[in-house]
Amino acid sequence: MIADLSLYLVTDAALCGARGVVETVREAVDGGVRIVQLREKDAEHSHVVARLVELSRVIDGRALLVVNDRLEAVLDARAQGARVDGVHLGQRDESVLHARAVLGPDALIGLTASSAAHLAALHALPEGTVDYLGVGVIRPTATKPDHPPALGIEGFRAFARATALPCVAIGGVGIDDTEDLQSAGAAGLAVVSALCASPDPRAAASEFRARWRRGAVPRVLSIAGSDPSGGAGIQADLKSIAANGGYGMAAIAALTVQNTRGVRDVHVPDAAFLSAQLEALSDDIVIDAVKIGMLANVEAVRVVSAWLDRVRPPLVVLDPVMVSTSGDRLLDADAEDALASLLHRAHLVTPNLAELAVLTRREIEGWPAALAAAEELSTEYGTAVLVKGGHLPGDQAPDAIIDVRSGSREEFGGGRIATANTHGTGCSLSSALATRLARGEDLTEAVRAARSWLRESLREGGALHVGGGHGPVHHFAGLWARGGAGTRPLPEEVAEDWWQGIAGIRAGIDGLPFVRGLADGSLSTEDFLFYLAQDALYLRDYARVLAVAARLAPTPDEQAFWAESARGSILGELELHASWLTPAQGVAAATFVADASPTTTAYLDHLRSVAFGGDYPELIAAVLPCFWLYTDLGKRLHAGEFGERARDPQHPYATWLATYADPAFAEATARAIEFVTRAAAAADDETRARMRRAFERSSAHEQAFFRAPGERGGDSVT
Ligand SMILES: Nc1ncnc2c1ncn2[C@@H]1O[C@H](COP(=O)(O)OP(=O)(O)O)[C@@H](O)[C@H]1O
Ligand SMILES: Cc1ncc(COP(=O)(O)O)c(N)n1
Ligand SMILES: [Mg+2]
Repeated sequence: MIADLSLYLVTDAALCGARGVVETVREAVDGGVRIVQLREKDAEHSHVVARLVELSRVIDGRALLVVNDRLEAVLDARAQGARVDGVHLGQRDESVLHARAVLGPDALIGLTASSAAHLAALHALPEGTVDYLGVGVIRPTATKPDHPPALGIEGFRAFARATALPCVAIGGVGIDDTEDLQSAGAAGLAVVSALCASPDPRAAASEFRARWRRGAVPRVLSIAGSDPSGGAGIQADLKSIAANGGYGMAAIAALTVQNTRGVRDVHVPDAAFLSAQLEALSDDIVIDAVKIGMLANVEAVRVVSAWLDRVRPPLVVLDPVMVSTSGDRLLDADAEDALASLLHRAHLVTPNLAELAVLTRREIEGWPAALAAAEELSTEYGTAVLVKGGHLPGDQAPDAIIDVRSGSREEFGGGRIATANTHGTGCSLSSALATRLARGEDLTEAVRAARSWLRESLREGGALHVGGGHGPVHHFAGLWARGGAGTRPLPEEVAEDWWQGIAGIRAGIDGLPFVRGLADGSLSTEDFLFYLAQDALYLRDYARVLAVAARLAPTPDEQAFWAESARGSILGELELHASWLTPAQGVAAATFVADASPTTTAYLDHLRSVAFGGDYPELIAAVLPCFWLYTDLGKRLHAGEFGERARDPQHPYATWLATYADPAFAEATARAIEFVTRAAAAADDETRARMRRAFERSSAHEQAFFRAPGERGGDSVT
């Protein structure tokens, strides 16, 4: 078996202090350490054996365990039932040939190496004697006082180039060396004091692991069925993994005869053949995440279950595929219980409503019932559940994450996209999630990003013209739109640089008395009504500017979006204004009677000048801050960032605050950002610069607009 060496902990009892080695290892493995080396240079044999037994118990298969030098201890610990994967030997320790002879071909054997002479000696050994090299030291370090001269990053690079064996960098390695060592060819980082001496080994390990993941392309394996029409199953998985930034692999559990209209037949190869595929992969390739889809029958479930138990990939996403979108059975009825037994081995399960009903053995009527069932499933199996609302009746297609262990319960709202191209949505979503989680995104981030990608792919599926039934989604819609078949890099410019560029403005808005007063409810009615009256005047003309964007839009999709937003601004928003601007509020004020303040006028002048003098890309950049800043503020108010009071239903401005946090508005904002991003990607440098200026000016006007109620028509930005 190939070892995942990406984060390698070498223990040092003295550095672990009162917490002890065992507890330190437990926490470090929780945080993402993938291999542990017990290093007890001077301890008694019996002590080392006892430690290995304890460590094997706390690691519980989640990471590999080797011991420094003590070959006999491996044998004795194994005799006591411990899982010890092998030994790490120094140049002066027992010979690697002897270790291989004693431990057999499956053991993991590592060797410390630092010089050309060490490399030359390796060439004399039969292939398969040594599995990996610990190469160092990288920098001078106190944990190994007798170390050879430091190699530095360049010395490591030269060393790694000269051997085909995986090389772990060891000795004085810090987290900031991650990218340099990755590019120098390191298979992983070995750390001693950074974890053992840390007050919080879990957090320290998870930082190391996240940093490593960010710089590496995750290797994602789909174990699923084949869909020859390419929209679902492994074909969808491979596209989805690629579209989300991973390297895709596929072990085929079943073959379907299928097109967009339905499944005509299923052929399930011998389970031993599936097992052989899995073994071939784990013998050679480090697998960063596994996505499981159609397994077809009990035998396939058993093979996968046994393989997972042995290999213990760091991330398993289980899509409990039972019935296809076309209504055909993809799992034998007698395999449903077997599949449920796999749930224990999954980090995330992604059932649709029907699958959730089978797994929890209950009827599910409506979304609240689905959430309750997901809660039950999460409790029963100790796994996170993503419950999918794709099959709900009505115009909404929400999903929700429920994880009782962490207490997280998060809903992702979104309107149903009017399309017949829903074949393979579940397959695509689960693969995208496996990939994004393997890249180091947290669950919320991963779901948000995967959904936004899937929704874009759903919208564009029709353009592929594949089949007459439920067609596929367009997995590469975003990528192609942003640069033709991936020939240009995805520009993160808008979401990253532009947003970062207005950080000062955003912080300024957060500190304004109006925003603070709105959050804690202390804002005077007078100030609020002043704001509202100006906002109404603003929205009336903002809607006209959005209508110009609709007129200039290059695609029907964008045209419809801006027209819809224009309609929303003049209708939906004003409805709310009207409900506030009534005599019941103590102030008789009709919606449009106020005079526009200089601030309002200045903002509108800016928008109008872009609408009538600029072009489409510049215009949509100018209208974006009004979407984005409100959504962002709404999200943070709702999350309690400005105090708990903002979440109180008794808050005097509660109905107003609710509109800020409306998921439909957040969705519209995401699309607006996407359109601006697309336009920026396609634009030449001069246009892009104009877009950014327009965006920044609108953001400054937003700040002035929030400031104005406190200053009553005071200063403005021009
Ligand atoms: N018409 C649609 N519009 C928007 N999202 C959809 C639509 N159909 C499915 N989805 C989304 O696709 C994903 C797959 O969900 P679902 O269809 O419920 O599962 P499955 O494909 O496994 O049957 C979910 O994120 C769901 O919200
Ligand atoms: C081989 C195979 N696997 C899975 C699905 C489920 O498709 P969906 O993602 O639409 O639920 C399918 N239709 N075919
Ligand atoms: Mg579906």
